[in-house]
Amino acid sequence: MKIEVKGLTKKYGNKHALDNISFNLEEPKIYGLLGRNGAGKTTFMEILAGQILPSGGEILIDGEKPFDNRKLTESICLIKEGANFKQDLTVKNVLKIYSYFYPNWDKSLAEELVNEYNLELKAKVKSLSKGMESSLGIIVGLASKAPITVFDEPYIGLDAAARKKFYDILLREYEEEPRIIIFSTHLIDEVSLMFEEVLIIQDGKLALQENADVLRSNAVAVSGTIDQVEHFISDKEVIMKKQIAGMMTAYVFGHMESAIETGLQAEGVPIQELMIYLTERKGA
Ligand SMILES: Nc1ncnc2c1ncn2[C@@H]1O[C@H](COP(=O)(O)OP(=O)(O)OP(=O)(O)O)[C@@H](O)[C@H]1O
Repeated sequence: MKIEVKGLTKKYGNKHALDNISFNLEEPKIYGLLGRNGAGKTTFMEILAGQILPSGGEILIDGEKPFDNRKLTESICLIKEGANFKQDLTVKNVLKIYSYFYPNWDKSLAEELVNEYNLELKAKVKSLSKGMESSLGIIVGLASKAPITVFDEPYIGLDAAARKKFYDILLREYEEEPRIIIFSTHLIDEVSLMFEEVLIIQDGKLALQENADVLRSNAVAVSGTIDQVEHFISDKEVIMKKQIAGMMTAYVFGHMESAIETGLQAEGVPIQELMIYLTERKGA
């Protein structure tokens, strides 16, 4: 499916939650949607999922607007941070309702995940712990097999092992059946390696849209004596630098080859460092 975002604007009173943003998502990929608190990510995802209307501009999905468009919304699954399900429903009923709604629903995957996350089918949503409720969201998101699946911080209360399970199954399912997956998170260090393309929203505007490999190859971690490194980085944008025992390591925008030519030790910058820097820099 193709997502076209054209001059999208959402105002709450005088505040622009989204301010005239435009971009396209055309390929099945795992997209990382990043940005500081209040940047406008959730607002974008809610408009995409047809849950709210923009104040201006539009999102077109295969040429159609998602709001009030049942045919389209059954191709989109948005799992939010919480409050995804009615509190009085049982786990079994939640799964049943979504299985009717999503035409590609994968019943056996839902069953596998219910076992993996030890969910009791008869339990009511209101009796679940925060982490269990998040796992139910993850199950619905994955089993929906919606061509556009959107996760907005879907794992509140989930421990590290349960999150890892989610990432592993998400990747496995994505490899079997590529689709557009949009993932918004503040736990960048945990998931950045999954991202194929990164979008950064800042103050309602699109600050960056870039292939994750290109981002990676445009930054280099250099190490050497303080003088050597300071000299190398003097004309570059520095992401981070640290000194230990007369040696310095710096992360900068630049290419590996030029660092190696100057005799410095050079390697890739961990992508999470890069993204944390980019989201913070744009917010500065
Ligand atoms: N229903 C609403 N009424 C008023 N203002 C709102 C509403 N929803 C969002 N906003 C405002 O719009 C801006 C963008 O909010 P949004 O929730 O989209 O940000 P976000 O990037 O998802 O943030 P976070 O990472 O903290 O979840 C914020 O300033 C927020 O206060």
